[in-house]
Amino acid sequence: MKTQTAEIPEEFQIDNLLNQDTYLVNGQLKKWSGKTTPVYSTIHTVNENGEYAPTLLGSIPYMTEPEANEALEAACDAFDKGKGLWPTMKVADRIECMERFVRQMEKQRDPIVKYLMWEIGKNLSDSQKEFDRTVEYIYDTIEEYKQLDRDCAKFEKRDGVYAHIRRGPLGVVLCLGPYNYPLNETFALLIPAIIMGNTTIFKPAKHGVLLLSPLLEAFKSSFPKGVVNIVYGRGREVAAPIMQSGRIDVLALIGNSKSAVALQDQHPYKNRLRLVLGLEAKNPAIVLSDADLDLTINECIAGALSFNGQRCTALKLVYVQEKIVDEFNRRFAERVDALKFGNPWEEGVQLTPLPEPGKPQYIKGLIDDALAKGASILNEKGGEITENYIYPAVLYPVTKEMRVYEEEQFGPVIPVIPFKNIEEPIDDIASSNYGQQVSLFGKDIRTIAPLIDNLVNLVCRVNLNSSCQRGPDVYPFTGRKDSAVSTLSVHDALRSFSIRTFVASKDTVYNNRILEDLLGSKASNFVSTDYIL
Ligand SMILES: O=C[C@H](O)COP(=O)(O)O
Repeated sequence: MKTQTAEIPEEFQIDNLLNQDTYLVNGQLKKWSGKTTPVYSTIHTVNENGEYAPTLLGSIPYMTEPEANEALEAACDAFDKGKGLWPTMKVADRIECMERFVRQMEKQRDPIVKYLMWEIGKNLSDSQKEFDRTVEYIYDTIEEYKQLDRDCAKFEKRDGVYAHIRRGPLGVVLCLGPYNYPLNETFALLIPAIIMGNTTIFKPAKHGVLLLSPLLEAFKSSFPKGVVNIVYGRGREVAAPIMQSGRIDVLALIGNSKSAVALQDQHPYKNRLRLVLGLEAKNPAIVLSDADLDLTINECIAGALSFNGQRCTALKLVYVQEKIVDEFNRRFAERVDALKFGNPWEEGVQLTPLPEPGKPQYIKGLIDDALAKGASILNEKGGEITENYIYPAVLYPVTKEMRVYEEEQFGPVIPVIPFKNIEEPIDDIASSNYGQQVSLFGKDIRTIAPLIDNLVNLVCRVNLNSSCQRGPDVYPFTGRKDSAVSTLSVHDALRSFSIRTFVASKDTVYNNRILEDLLGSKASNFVSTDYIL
């Protein structure tokens, strides 16, 4: 097996087609005999006609409404109006199920890392990081959940009323993950939803779907039936009927707002729907004239171009103070041209093929629009296009009339905007539709400190002399305006997927006995005083 440029090393070859011929519903791996959808890699290899073409990796079931309804029924039955086995299970037992799952998952590192590379073109070290980070996320979630449980054996009393606080599940969760982190971000939704006692229907992203196949058995054998149900297919054929049923309590999605709005609109009782959404962002870097340019350029390269800029946290606008903009541009453009493009498993590769067909042409459209409106491409290789890639272009000067100023490019193009006064980028951030993060580069505390005070009121994370990012996963991950609803992190996600309820009781002998008994037996959801009154 070889690509246009080289033989593929043995350990990274895909030997056989991975046809996902079973699907997980109601605790069973059911045989799929219907229509299937082929799954292609963006990486081109020689096909049977001797031509280089996207590599066929395997297939997934082409599901439609009947299978969507089957999964929905299974999830609703498992929740069983709050009295199902899973939502009422003891904390220690839920933890045991999750530990069983993660231990099995750890054994699947090699095939999952390999499929991350083939399916979405993520380079080897980032694919390994995605896997390891996910495993760590699950262990951290288990610890956080134990901590909530440890806080439980307490009562709070006010005005003669005891409050016996619980954190309970919300019900049935529809969970949709993104293609750029098909494992880590999907699990950042799924794992907290499950451990809090919800039941789930999960639809993997279109790219990054086969890599979940090695985990189906682990899901099946770790959780009671109906807790995890997996559907494949197009949103309008599987997710829409699920939403239209009105039986979904939580929509958990990391992706674009168009899909999020369309799905919410399908739900007949929107007010009942809890949302956990990670959406678009247009995170800017602000480079002040006293910034350390070596450090700033390193961070801006990583921030704008890790995984080819296909990250919601990527730097998507770079504001540079006029005094230093020429020097910044020259050095930045040189560095971008020095980045290595290649297949994900090749040593030192930073830029890799893009998984979305049509993405290079979309990025080219943004570049052409900017050029027509007065910008130039600063780097020599910028905008060079092949079937599955477009070399990153540094565009300057970018203005508000250009599409690349407004649209979330989610790919390799970096718009640079000069500014004189700091009010200019601040005004832009304040009037943007997004509000996830900002990177601020500079040294003078007299300028920086008031800017931070301002920026924390416009976005949710200010990165001081460093690029924007989500991790470490124990930190809150959220956004203002159209960037997010609810917060994800090891700590916050457990709250996002649960609700505080409580038993209130007055001080009588029999009430106290009942409460003592509830606490002693720890019968169901734990009692926690963490958010008391
Ligand atoms: O696509 C958005 C991701 O949450 C980015 O995560 P990251 O900053 O860890 O790459």
